[in-house]
Amino acid sequence: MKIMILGAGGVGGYLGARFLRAVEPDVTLVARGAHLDKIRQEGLTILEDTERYTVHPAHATDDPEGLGLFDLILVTLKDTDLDDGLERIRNNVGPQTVILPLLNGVEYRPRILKRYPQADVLEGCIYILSNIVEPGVIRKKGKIFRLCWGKEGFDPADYRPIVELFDRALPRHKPTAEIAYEQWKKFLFISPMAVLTSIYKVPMDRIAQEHADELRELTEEIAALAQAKGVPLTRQDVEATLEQAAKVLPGAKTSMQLDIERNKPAEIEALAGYVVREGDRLGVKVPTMEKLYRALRLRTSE
Ligand SMILES: NC(=O)C1=CN([C@@H]2O[C@H](COP(=O)(O)OP(=O)(O)OC[C@H]3O[C@@H](n4cnc5c(N)ncnc54)[C@H](OP(=O)(O)O)[C@@H]3O)[C@@H](O)[C@H]2O)C=CC1
Ligand SMILES: CC(C)(CO)C(=O)C(=O)O
Repeated sequence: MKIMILGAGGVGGYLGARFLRAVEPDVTLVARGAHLDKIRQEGLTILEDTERYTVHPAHATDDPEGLGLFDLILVTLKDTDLDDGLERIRNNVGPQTVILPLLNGVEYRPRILKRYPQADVLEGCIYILSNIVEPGVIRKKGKIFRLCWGKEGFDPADYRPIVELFDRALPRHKPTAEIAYEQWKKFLFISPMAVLTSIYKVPMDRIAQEHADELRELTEEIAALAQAKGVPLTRQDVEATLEQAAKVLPGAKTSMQLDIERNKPAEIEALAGYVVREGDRLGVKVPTMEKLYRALRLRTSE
């Protein structure tokens, strides 16, 4: 299988390395800048638990144009880079190409299908703590790993080679036709956490301890929005998410918080602005998110 990782950073680089270790040699890593240079010179190094391993992709590039059609493209860019990144793969997408976006946020499938209607575009989400710590080096923290993927009406039997690859290469994954529910469940966790960790500049465990009221308000607002969109998130999902928030790895930060700390473009629109706009469109009140979204916008434009 010919695989491309579009955005071989914390998430994508880790997944690409797992595929390469599972003896899937045809993996192309798309990255840029010093990180790409290092991958080309020395390979991509992963630090995981007490292990350190280095993999060498078939290709490492910032311009996949000449590499032909791919069977599977994992999109692991930040939302802020998505349009530019998608433009770069225009010569790599054919009718047999499966595109799996794993960005935080919801509703990537329609956005990608609009550009590549010929492709088989899925939806996905991932729970992982994994970041570039220096060019060419990714650290995956803790045991957390869960990847859900699929689409409505999806039958995993139609995707045997991908299921087999993921079975071999990943700690765990869930192919599912209930992907909207899984994605919104992840959104229920990450949208409030990303917003609150970025506003209060403390790790996730302290948000659960010190800002429990706002965490609950945001989580309930998002559950109400999901319900208005026909996604069956329940009161139990809200409570389970809040319990999960109370048990996160101490000191762990969200990827949006890290981006803001590093003065990088942050996924504010995908994780907060989206909730405000959809709330407005569907008549769902999201006052806490509105207030914090405004504060985040102000803070990042300073
Ligand atoms: N990190 C985490 O633990 C988790 C992240 N997520 C989500 O996963 C997605 C990816 O996040 P993450 O892995 O942290 O992001 P990273 O920034 O670590 O990785 C993305 C990589 O893609 C590169 N890139 C961006 N645009 C291009 C381009 N046009 N051409 C080539 N390379 C490009 C980036 O380069 P550059 O650095 O120069 O921008 C970066 O190396 C986000 O939606 C995030 O919210 C979800 C779960 C956990
Ligand atoms: C909270 C976490 C680490 C969970 O996967 C995440 O999705 C992020 O920081 O973007």
